[in-house]
Amino acid sequence: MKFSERKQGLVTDKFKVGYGKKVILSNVNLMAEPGRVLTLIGPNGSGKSTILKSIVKQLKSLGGVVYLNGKATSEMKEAEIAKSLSMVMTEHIHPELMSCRDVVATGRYPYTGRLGILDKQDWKLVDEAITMVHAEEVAEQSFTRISDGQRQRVMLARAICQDTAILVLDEPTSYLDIRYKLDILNSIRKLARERNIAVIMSLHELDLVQKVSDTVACVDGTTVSHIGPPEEIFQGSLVQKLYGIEEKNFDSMLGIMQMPGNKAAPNVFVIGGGGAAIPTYYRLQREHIPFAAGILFENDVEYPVATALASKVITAKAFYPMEEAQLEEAKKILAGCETCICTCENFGPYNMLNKELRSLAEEQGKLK
Ligand SMILES: Nc1ncnc2c1ncn2[C@@H]1O[C@H](COP(=O)(O)OP(=O)(O)OP(=O)(O)O)[C@@H](O)[C@H]1O
Repeated sequence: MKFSERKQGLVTDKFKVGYGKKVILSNVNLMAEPGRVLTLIGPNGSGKSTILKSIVKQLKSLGGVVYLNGKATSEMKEAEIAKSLSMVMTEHIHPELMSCRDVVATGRYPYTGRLGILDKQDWKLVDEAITMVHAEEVAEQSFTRISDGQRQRVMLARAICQDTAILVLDEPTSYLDIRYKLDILNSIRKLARERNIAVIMSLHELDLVQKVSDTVACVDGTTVSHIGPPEEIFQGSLVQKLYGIEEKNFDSMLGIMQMPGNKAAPNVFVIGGGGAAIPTYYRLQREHIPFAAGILFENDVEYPVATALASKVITAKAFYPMEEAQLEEAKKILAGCETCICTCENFGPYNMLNKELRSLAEEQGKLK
């Protein structure tokens, strides 16, 4: 079957988007399938919102086709599109004198008559959606007098009760605190899983992208440069290249960002292991103190942090005993350091050389 002829979900085929006559991105080929979450990632200004706004026809298409359940949206009336596609945008709407519940209820308008009168079933869906995003406490409050995060949840409820097969969300978590970020992303997964909804959204939190997305599309300012499952996209240095950052400043596997450390000759030697030294690495990084770390197994949980922040890491091969040569290297570096911090309390048979290093630092009066 041809990519664009899939009957369910949303497909963009050689889609061209931009503002006025100016094309910003071209050859955008995306597919949002029922029950799956497609996430757009990319740096600020790369075109994620432009794509999403063009999909929902807030912006005029500059070429190509968007298929909605197999039918080109260019051939569909707005009301027909609204029954299949709902959108949550970051832009604030400011309806005067409306309660949050009333705002959510506008999501039912595609199904009501011209007067916009909701029946019992409509209100049931409105209240279910409010419950789903945990916005009960603000339901009766004025929409203009709630916080950004509350507003974001209310707008999601509005899209949910529109009860469409496809849900488009532009940065649905941008204003939310950590609890609600998790909560909303959980709800989004639930909508995909339980209601078989096709979700297409943009997200900045790369650690969460990996957890919530079935497919990730990289938007690079001219097109969608890569598309694939998170395990493929968050591999190697693809994400770092997309955002124009150094490889070591983002741990793709964990989705963790690292601020650059001071890479001058080390003043401090940190003996760590098992994650215990991570707070020390961060403190030294904040204080701009160059440090060495070791002897660390390359599969140690703190190894990626150490490699990002330390000016020198003495590394032992994973699943192999530490070697004398590594100890000798560590001793040389320790000789040039003023102090040594040891966060390791228990020395097992596989890090006896670190114990030796610690004793040496103690003898030299360097141990803090
Ligand atoms: N109304 C507009 N008219 C003309 N150009 C615009 C308009 N809005 C955005 N742009 C430009 O379009 C490009 C893509 O912007 P867009 O908002 O799609 O990026 P984004 O990936 O969503 O960014 P962010 O992560 O910052 O939200 C940018 O260069 C931006 O300056």
